[in-house]
Amino acid sequence: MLSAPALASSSRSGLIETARASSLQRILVVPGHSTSPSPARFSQASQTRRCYSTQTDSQLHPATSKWLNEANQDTAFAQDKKEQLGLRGLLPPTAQPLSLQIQRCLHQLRSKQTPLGKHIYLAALRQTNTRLFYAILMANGEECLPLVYTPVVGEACQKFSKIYRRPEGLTLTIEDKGNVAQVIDNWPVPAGAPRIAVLTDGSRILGLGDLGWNGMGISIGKLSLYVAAAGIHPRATIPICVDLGTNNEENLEDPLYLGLRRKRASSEEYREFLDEVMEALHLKFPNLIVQYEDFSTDHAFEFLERYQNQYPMFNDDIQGTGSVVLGGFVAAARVSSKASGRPLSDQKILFLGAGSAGVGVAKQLMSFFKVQGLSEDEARKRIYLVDSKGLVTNDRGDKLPAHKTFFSRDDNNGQQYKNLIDVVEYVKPTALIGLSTVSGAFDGPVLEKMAELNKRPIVFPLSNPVHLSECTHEDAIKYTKGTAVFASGSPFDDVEYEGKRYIAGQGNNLYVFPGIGLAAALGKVSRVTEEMITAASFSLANALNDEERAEGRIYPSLKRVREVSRDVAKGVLLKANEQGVARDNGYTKSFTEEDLGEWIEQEMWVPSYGKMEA
Ligand SMILES: NC(=O)C1=CN([C@@H]2O[C@H](COP(=O)(O)OP(=O)(O)OC[C@H]3O[C@@H](n4cnc5c(N)ncnc54)[C@H](O)[C@@H]3O)[C@@H](O)[C@H]2O)C=CC1
Ligand SMILES: CC(=O)C(=O)O
Ligand SMILES: [Mg+2]
Repeated sequence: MLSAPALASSSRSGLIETARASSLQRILVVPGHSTSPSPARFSQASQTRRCYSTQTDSQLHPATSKWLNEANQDTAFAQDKKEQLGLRGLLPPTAQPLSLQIQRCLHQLRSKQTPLGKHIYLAALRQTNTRLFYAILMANGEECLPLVYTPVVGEACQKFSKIYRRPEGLTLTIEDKGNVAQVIDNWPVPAGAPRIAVLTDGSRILGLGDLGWNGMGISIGKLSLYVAAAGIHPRATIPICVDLGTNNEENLEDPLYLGLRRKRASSEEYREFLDEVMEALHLKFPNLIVQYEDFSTDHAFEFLERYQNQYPMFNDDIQGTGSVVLGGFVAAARVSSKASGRPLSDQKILFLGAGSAGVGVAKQLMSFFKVQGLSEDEARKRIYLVDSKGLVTNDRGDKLPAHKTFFSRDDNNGQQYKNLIDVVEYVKPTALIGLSTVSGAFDGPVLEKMAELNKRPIVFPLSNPVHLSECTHEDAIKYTKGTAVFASGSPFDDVEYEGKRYIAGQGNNLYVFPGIGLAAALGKVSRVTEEMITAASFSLANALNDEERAEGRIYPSLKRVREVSRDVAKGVLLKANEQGVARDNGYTKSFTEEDLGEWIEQEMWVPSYGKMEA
């Protein structure tokens, strides 16, 4: 086990932490978010249902400085606190509030030359001063989210072993099989505290393929969003990477690679191992919500089916993406159908990509048609899948994997369509959704054809990171002459076209997974049901306000992501309660629906140093 000095960073705050670790541990009471007390009517509920447990320094783990990062204030320590902690002389004489620290950090951040350099800077900040990191992320989301999350987290994962500095997550390797519970015991919090885990096996990180243990970066990135966007307390999060080896030769040959140096375990061994992981996690942390992230499609569906009725878990790529796209599609279809004068139920959706994300979204979009009064079969027929072999049909001549068969076509009269442009001409879709990882697949002819077929074509190139997007925002606007209703997986800049400004929507599960997880944690749900995922979609669709609609947005501004997460959480929590899966549903008995939103907001952690900020 690493000793405190071994964990020390060369940064100033790291030195201070190490030098003063024992005195901080003795003296500091780790601040919770309770600095602004809840109104009386919420206080009892808040005491009993927080997403995290309030701890004191006596519970700080000696082997990691993690929780000290939460206590750190760097230059904001007041004089009396400095005296108390023996920090006088070690910190500058002038104490400054969080707001000025943010300014200083932004100055430093902006001086970094590359996006990866900025990512490393922000990660170091998270590791040394948690509250400052989240304060920056929340106050400057549009600038910082792409650095912490997609697209830059993609490059950070590819180079994760090279840029690694400090432990931030829990690694469970196949070599721990039989002893997983003991390894989980090393996680430095008492039982019951963590509420949300993001668990990856590193096998399909964004569209970048098998990155092995380097996938840990995505678990950390997603959980940073849980904190920033939904106010989950940092300590209530566990980033997890299950390391089964990797088939990525580049990693295996890289002397700096930090994961297991072996090929991936067999599916059978994997299944047994993951059964043990899920059981051990659940025993140790009975209320833990586990978000499965970036599993390759072959395992993604299998494990969702295996665990979703047994544990509170969901798969972000299948369900989170399905939910966010349905939410945005509702708004996009209104624009497109209004322009065409055709009913919403006439929408016809063509997917490029039939993996976990494509099929997950296709399944979720069935609800869009069912709400319009279509039967299950009629809804299914409105959806077409294209994979690397062309339009997915029953008589294509290859054996389809189970996840594709539901949408496989039987109305193609023996005709097979291989190229996207041919499929577009045959299907005449109103919407084109890309989850294929094929950069530029929505090329000029495809986009022009979509514009020819539709007054307002829906164009969603959703593959991540940005360089794998099926088209750019600029191309979508240019080739459709400004008519495309557009959303992409990773952020794109606004575009000026013929004197008009177009805003790119971000169709990314970041709008829903934080709210789904928050609701699941607050309700201590026994399961995350499909209906809860659908409730998240409709809450997201309803969260779009008139001003945003007038600006041409189909997703709310990222500036309002906390409000959106609150609304999503509210919808999900109400559904969980209605379905009887919320084990803690006292609030709905005593609160009105409006109160519930207010209460959720009260439960959301806000980074603050407390007294000094008041
Ligand atoms: N925007 C968002 O919130 C999300 C985006 N994604 C993105 O979706 C992408 C796909 O993820 P998965 O479904 O898990 O991957 P996957 O690898 O399982 O699926 C890719 C699909 O694209 C198809 N494909 C590959 N090359 C093709 C070609 N040349 N022409 C037509 N189809 C082709 C494959 O046959 C497969 O069906 C990734 O880039 C991922 O980052 C995933 C989850 C959320
Ligand atoms: C956004 C996301 O979850 C993905 O690209 O995999
Ligand atoms: Mg993902």
